[in-house]
Amino acid sequence: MFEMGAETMGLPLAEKMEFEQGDDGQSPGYKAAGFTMTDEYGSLDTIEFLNVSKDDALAYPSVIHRTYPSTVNARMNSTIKPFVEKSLEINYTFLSIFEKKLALPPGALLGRHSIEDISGSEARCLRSPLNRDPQAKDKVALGAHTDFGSLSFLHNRLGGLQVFPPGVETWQYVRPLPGHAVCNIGDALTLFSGGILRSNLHRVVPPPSVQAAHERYSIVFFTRPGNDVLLRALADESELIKEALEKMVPEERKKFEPGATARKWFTRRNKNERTKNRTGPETWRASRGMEYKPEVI
Ligand SMILES: O=C(O)CCC(=O)C(=O)O
Ligand SMILES: [Fe+2]
Repeated sequence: MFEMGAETMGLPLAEKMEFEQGDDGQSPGYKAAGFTMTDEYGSLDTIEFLNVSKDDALAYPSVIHRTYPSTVNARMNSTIKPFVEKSLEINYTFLSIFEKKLALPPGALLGRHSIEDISGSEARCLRSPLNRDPQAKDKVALGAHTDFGSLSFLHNRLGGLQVFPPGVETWQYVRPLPGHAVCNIGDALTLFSGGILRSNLHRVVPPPSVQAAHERYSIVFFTRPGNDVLLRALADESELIKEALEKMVPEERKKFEPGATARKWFTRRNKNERTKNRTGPETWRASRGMEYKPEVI
């Protein structure tokens, strides 16, 4: 996957731009550096990435959402499809454990992430450019966000990922460990679990210290619910989730009934992060998820 990423990012920009995501909130495809905002002031990101939809990878050579660069097609069957299948298998294991821990009936989460359902699930390769400008070391490369879906499975080799866990006052680096992956909970699982599972705020900054001399690549798989799945707390399927909601003040509880399908939630977030769609601070605010903390950004 890292080889595929390096080859794809190494293509001329004009060629990558033929596969650009577009400004209407669609996720599959290429996102050039600067095409999303990192804060409400409209600061630009410095990361480029390519998303390959799980539906396109599994159906290849049939096209479900869109087509991809030749470097992706060349590895679709040998590398990307097995990566998607393995990532799904691992994330399904997590989901079945969460079903038990949340006192949900078997299938309550798994059934909402069926492999057959058309969804926003996708593999992503990201590249941060090498930047020797000393000013660049403080520049946010990918703005603070919570992931949109249920589970993200992230492979990093250099530092730069930072998290803002509850109970701390500053961003914390996540040190990459050989043979390990980072697993993030996203908004959909926060919603399904009535807030028992929390989607963590994270961002990417340039690699720290001597690591800044290297180009940073990362690979992620995002497991997201089927497009038509309604995002809501599953209080009618679990006493535990029902109790969690009952403890909330009405304003907080309302956040767990956003009245959006998975597709609507992701489209809103993607679309309002795009630089071209900015009308003012309200655009970026409209892109926010379940852990929106304006004071830390
Ligand atoms: O590159 C990373 O370490 C994190 C990327 C990320 O958070 C994302 O793509 O959602
Ligand atoms: Fe993320």
